[in-house]
Amino acid sequence: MESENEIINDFDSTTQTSVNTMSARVSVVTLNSDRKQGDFSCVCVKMETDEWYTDNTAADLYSGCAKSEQVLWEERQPDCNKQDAFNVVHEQRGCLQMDQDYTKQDGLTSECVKSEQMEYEILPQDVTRQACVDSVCVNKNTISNSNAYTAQDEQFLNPNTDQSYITTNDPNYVCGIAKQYVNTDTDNENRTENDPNALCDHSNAIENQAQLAYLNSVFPKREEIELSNVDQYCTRPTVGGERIQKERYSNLDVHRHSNSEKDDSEILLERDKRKRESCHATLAEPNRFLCEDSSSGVVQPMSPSSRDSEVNAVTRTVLSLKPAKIKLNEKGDRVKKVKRMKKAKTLKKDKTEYSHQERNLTSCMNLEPRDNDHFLYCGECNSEFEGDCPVHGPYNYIQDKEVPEVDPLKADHTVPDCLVIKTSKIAGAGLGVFSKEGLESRVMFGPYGGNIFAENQKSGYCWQVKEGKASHFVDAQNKATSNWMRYVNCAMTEADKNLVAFQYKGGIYYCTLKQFSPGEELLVWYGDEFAKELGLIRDKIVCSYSSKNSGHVNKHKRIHTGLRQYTCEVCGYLFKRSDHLKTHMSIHTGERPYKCEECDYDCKHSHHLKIHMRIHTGERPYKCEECDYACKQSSYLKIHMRLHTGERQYKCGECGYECKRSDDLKRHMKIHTGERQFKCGECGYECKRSYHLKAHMRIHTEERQYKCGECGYECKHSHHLKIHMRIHTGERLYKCEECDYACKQSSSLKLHMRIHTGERQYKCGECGYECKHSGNLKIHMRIHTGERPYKCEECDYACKQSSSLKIHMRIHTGERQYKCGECGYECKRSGDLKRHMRIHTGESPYTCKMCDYACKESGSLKRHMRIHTGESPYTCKMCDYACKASDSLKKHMRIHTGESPYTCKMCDYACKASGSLKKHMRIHTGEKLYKSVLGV
Ligand SMILES: C[S@@+](CC[C@H](N)C(=O)[O-])C[C@H]1O[C@@H](n2cnc3c(N)ncnc32)[C@H](O)[C@@H]1O
Repeated sequence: MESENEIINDFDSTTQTSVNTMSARVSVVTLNSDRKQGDFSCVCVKMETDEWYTDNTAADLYSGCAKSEQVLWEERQPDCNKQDAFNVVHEQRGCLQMDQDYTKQDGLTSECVKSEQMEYEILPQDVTRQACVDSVCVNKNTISNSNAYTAQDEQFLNPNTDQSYITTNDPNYVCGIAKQYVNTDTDNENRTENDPNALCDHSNAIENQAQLAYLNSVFPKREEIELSNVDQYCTRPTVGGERIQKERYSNLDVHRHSNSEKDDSEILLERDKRKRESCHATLAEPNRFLCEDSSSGVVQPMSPSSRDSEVNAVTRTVLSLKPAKIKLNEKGDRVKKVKRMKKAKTLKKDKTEYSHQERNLTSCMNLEPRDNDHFLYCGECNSEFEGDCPVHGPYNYIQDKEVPEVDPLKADHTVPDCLVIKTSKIAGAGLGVFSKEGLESRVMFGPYGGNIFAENQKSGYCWQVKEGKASHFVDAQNKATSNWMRYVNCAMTEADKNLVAFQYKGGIYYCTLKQFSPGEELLVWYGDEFAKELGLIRDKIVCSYSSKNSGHVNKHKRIHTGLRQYTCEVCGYLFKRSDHLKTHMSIHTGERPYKCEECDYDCKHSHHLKIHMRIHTGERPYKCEECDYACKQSSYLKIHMRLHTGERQYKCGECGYECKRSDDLKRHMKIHTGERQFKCGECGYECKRSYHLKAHMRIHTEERQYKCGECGYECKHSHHLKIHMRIHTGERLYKCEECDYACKQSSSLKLHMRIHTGERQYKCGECGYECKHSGNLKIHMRIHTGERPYKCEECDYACKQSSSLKIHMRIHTGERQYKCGECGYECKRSGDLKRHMRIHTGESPYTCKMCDYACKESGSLKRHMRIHTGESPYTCKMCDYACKASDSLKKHMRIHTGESPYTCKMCDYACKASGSLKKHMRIHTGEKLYKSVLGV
């Protein structure tokens, strides 16, 4: 529970700090004669804090303050047109009208806060009121005339940097004077609220008359505003002894009086916006920027009428103010310092907003000082003219697109039809502005829209506007209060800019310096300082590069500047060097300008040719220090070194796969993505690797580029040649761990392994046939289809397998390539020779498990096994005969055909069986095989 002594409220620190830093010095400006200052309720509130406000919050506070002038006018002339009234005030008083929401001021206490207690009473009030209460209106003249500042204030009175606008907290009366400084006082504890001298003490403080003189010289006097007694109304001194910086105006409604020199120097700035249409819709001549006599003040980004209509407009969001956590003792005195505020809450940012915070910018966009802000600058002549450029004539002015009064994306929506906002071609620059269909030279845009601040907002969207020695800042960070010009990026060098920025009558304008082609990005120069921060200009680098050729030096310089001025028109890629762009273009044109004179090789990059040439020269300049490895490219050596280090630096995030080469990982990732990016234009073939497609394309070309130097073997794929070469080298890399089998191809070993596993993965759907090789199943299927694709060109022979045809062909060639080294036996098949060799070795590898039978051929064992099974698979279709061997059936069939293929060469004898002929031959030879036991 809160005690009486503790007022601890949750406080929005953003606003809290603002509130706290708003000095409690209040003054009232007499705006009509029937009121005296004494009647006005001036409020001076002090809230202690140990933290200074942030720039924004100060601005917000101000924006929340001081509608009073308008309110007052309405009070006095309830029927009158508010805007007119406001204008009159402005014109007459030359006051600065701050942005304000008077609806929020309703009910604001008009009483001065005269005690700490009262101060605390105010705290919980409507937060908007709070803001108003805390705002201050101080007349500069008052300061100068009344010595209203203490000595310690001097340091805060630098008009170049610390201008502030102060608005009255009085709900009824407001008069802010431009370019004012407010001091806050740390020593407020000694003052009593009711002590009218308190402020006077405080006011006595400006001792540095030189400073004041300077102030006076910078800021015009406003004699008509009588504020000499202002201090007496300010019952509370200010806080903190710190300066207050406030947003002065929120748009570029810069209106100048030209009838006197004095007026000319005045800038009436309006902070406005509730009824604002669009400042860009208010130009007198929308499509043509008029450049007339400066004295007539023609360039008015906002016409008086529109300005009038804006008087009551509020476009800013007033941040809510909550009371600070303040501890009091029984007497109500503060006993503790307010805790440090939490970090300021900021409005939620548009996620698409380009983040400049990361850059930690400290500079802003900045122009060289101009001679005369009323003169119009011509980018072509680099001179200012009082009117149109006498050489190049008038500018063509293109105004912003009209947008609704309240539009959170006003900046995006104001872009004229001839332009478009999209991603910049400058890497990392975020969005940019591009011409849609081209633009003429001397087209003028502007003014740069945004909120106006006394200080650089360091937002990356801030232009500095200079007025003599003083300046203010137009910040376009907020899209709701800026225009499209916020998206225009900085050129890479000043020479590359195609827009010139210049200041005219307090506004920043951009003007095209050349004709734009469609799709060209608008680029302005932000000034050297900011460009340096963006890394576009670098401090001098000590570099020893030298060359007599200035072109080479210029090329080299880009290494330091990072400048990429060569743009690929096809894809927008930027290059530092024209030759790099040229090389890059071959991607789009498909051109391969670098050709090998030794072979057909061509490529897109000269260095690829250089590497390629090492194939011909045999040069392997990159050598491993650990082993004998040498290679043609440094990258190979790098990869090779991983063999020694064991390093597998590339890891797959999906499955833990690790590899030594990025390419491998890239390839691997396609497993996960399923991507097959390489497609054959001839057939539908798709694959994951370019070289697979390349190899595939040879199907269509029939090209067999790989040739064996030993025999005439040709093939389409290098790895086939590699495998083939093992025939010549006898190399059998792949070895079975179960038996002695070794082979030349990994796939053969894979198949072999099925012998051990027994796996027969290929099955015939027609007959249940199973086999270990897909090729065998394919051949088998021809039994069912009757297909005999291999045909002999010499005779009618056709067969199911290419190997059968090969063997068959030996009938025609008479070739018997397999020869027995023991007996001269020759045959056409390796299998026959193998079988034959068993005669010499006596080997009978096929043994019967039922009896002792052993034989040399598997077929013999198969036949033998039928003795045990009783199986007679060969059956005669003419009679019931059945037998165990195909030969027997063949012989039997001759009974039915009458065929007698065995004929005697000595007589006409012919028979059906070779045995019969053999017997018959003995008649002619006289051979008697069987002798009588009697010896006859
Ligand atoms: C006025 S804004 C320009 C619009 C900005 N590109 C956007 O997307 O909102 C200026 C900011 O854009 C970026 N920028 C502009 N020109 C650039 C350049 N040439 N190189 C890198 N960044 C650049 C910087 O972050 C700079 O602070």
